[in-house]
Amino acid sequence: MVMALHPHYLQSFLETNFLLLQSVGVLSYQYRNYIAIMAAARHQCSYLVHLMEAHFLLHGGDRSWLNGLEHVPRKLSSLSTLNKLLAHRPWLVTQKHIKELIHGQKWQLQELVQAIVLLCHFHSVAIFCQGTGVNLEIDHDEINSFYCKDPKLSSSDDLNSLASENDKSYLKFSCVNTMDAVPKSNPIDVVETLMERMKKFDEVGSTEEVTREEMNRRFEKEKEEASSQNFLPQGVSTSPNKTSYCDRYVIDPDFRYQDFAKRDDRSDVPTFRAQDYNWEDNAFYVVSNYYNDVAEMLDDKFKIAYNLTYKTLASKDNVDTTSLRRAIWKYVHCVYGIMYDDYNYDEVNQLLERSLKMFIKTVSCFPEQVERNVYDGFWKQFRHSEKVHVNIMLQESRFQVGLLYGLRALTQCITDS
Ligand SMILES: CC(C)C[C@H](N)C(=O)O
Repeated sequence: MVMALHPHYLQSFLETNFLLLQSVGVLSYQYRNYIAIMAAARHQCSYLVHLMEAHFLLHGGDRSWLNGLEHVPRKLSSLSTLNKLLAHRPWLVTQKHIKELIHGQKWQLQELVQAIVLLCHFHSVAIFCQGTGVNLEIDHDEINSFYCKDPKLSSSDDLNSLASENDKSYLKFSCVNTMDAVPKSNPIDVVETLMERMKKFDEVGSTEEVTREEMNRRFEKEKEEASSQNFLPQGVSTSPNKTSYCDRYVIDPDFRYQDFAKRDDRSDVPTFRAQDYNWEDNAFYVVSNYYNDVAEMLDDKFKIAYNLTYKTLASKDNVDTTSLRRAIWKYVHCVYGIMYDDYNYDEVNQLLERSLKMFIKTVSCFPEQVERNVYDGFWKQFRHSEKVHVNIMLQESRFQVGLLYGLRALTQCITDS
């Protein structure tokens, strides 16, 4: 229902999800569902974990596996390290991890590509759920999300009537319904300022001559800022999580994201340069070779998410938001250390206000810690559908990050052997 605020994207998402879980592929349905559980558990997304547990049982999965990793075949639990790294510190994935799986537990390349895609897909879906506050309250049959639970919105009766309509209700649940009204504007018009900056940036940005060193410096500046101590909203911390039900599906539950710019392993891992390995020219072909139909599907979904626009900005119409949306997408790659040589990171600096950057950082790096205050803390003048739109971009951009690191390691493993 939450994603249905953007029906065009929802359709592509559902088709991909179906393909990954119930259609083409060499892994059994039980394996696929269990991999999904393992991935969602890394981000403590109990909504998704329980949903996928139900799927697992529906597909004839062995109930004892739901007691945790010790109860599943070694082959499956051997994915745990890859799961942990891809979820939190994907830059640490190397060909060594891939080789261990191939030689130790006899994973075939085709199976591994499918497993990597599934892990990254479910990490990113968990990010969306946590970022929009989709959660499960067992004794509640209402929809639960930040969007649907906004105390400022109209009575929950409206919501229930939408929820209980026929199967196609999501298509009518467009971003212009009454619950998606534009909040009253502020005395200081943040939206006007943003529009001016976008305009100015579009004019100056395209003609500005910048040296390679200066471009690198701007990337480093953004990366460093994102890792400064006070760059997380109040209440969000980098210390270990509380123990949770999900722990049974993961190893080393305290393992988390570590600021890329400050990480212990800094000297060993150079900046990931997108010109050397990117989705369009590299990862896409790995997926096409080993997991055929899925590559096109993922590519379409990335494009839909990247290009999605209604040409609106809060209460304004007919606005070209390309630069703003591009900055959001690139910022996620930036906090994960992926640099685009031809991108001017000053755009990020100019267009993403601090609270939005903090939201992006929290959702894409510490999704399990997103609380209502983090969601409410940015873009107060914008519609809920625009905040959900941001979450779709975070989900897809983060998905790409995982695929890039995971499939680059796999590619190195193939070329080296
Ligand atoms: C994320 C939002 C700023 C997107 C904007 N409402 C658009 O339609 O392009």
